[in-house]
Amino acid sequence: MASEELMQAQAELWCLSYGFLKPMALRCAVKLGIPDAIHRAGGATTLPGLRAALSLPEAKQAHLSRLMRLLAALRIFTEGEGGDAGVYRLTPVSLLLVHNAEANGGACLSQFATSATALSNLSAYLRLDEWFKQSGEDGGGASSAETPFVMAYGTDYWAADAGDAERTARFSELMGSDSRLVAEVVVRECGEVFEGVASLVDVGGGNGTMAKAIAGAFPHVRCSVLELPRVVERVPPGRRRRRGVRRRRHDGFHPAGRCCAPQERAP
Ligand SMILES: C[S@@+](CC[C@H](N)C(=O)[O-])C[C@H]1O[C@@H](n2cnc3c(N)ncnc32)[C@H](O)[C@@H]1O
Repeated sequence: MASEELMQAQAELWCLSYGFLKPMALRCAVKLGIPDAIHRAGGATTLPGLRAALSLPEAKQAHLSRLMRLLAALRIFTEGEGGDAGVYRLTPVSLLLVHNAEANGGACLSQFATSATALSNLSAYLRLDEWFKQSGEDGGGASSAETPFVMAYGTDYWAADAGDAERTARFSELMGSDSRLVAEVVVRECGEVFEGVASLVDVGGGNGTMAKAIAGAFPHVRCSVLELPRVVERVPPGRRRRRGVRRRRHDGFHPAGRCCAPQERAP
């Protein structure tokens, strides 16, 4: 390899190896409440302003500066735009992390970001190589090798929530927030998709946010949501049967769409 190519390859490898710092920085920003703090400050603030708003120790100022530089490089915030050196502003990405921001119609994806980057997810991915080597016949039989998550926790992603009502509720809520955001665009921009459609089933449709939005905007479409019983149970009864929306209890669903034996499998 020529020197230039060698150095380029080495730089790319470093970037890939430390790429995990990007979601970690995002998670840290959400956990510290940085998007909310900038929003409360009117959409723009300086490093000392941020440190004060977050009540961080002065000794952490230099570290906060590094974190903000990384987040600005990732376009989660901007810094110095319009000649305002040292001023951090929200971007469309970080606006999605603000609680109760009017611009997002109240949808906030901060819980989505922290859930996706949670240790429970990461520890399963860290075992991907082990999972590839597993034959599936040793240990607990074929199901033990179904996914790295099963290998790490002995149960699949959806069944892991089964005994934890709070986690189930949190997941439905965070997915619902994401769907609310998408539903607005679907309803506004994709009307022609629903022309001639008499009914639809949202498989794994969570708390029914998307189905409700579709049924509300296109009353000729009869919408059903197919979900796990524990998710359906958490939806207040009055909201289960809105006009045009039926919700079905369900014990299992084959990836191809056929009902299968009662067990919790990803749709
Ligand atoms: C990625 S989430 C999608 C959430 C949904 N689109 C929303 O707007 O909230 C996948 C959903 O599939 C559901 N699910 C998992 N296994 C299922 C099964 N066997 N039958 C029906 N739903 C299932 C989960 O409970 C979860 O809500």
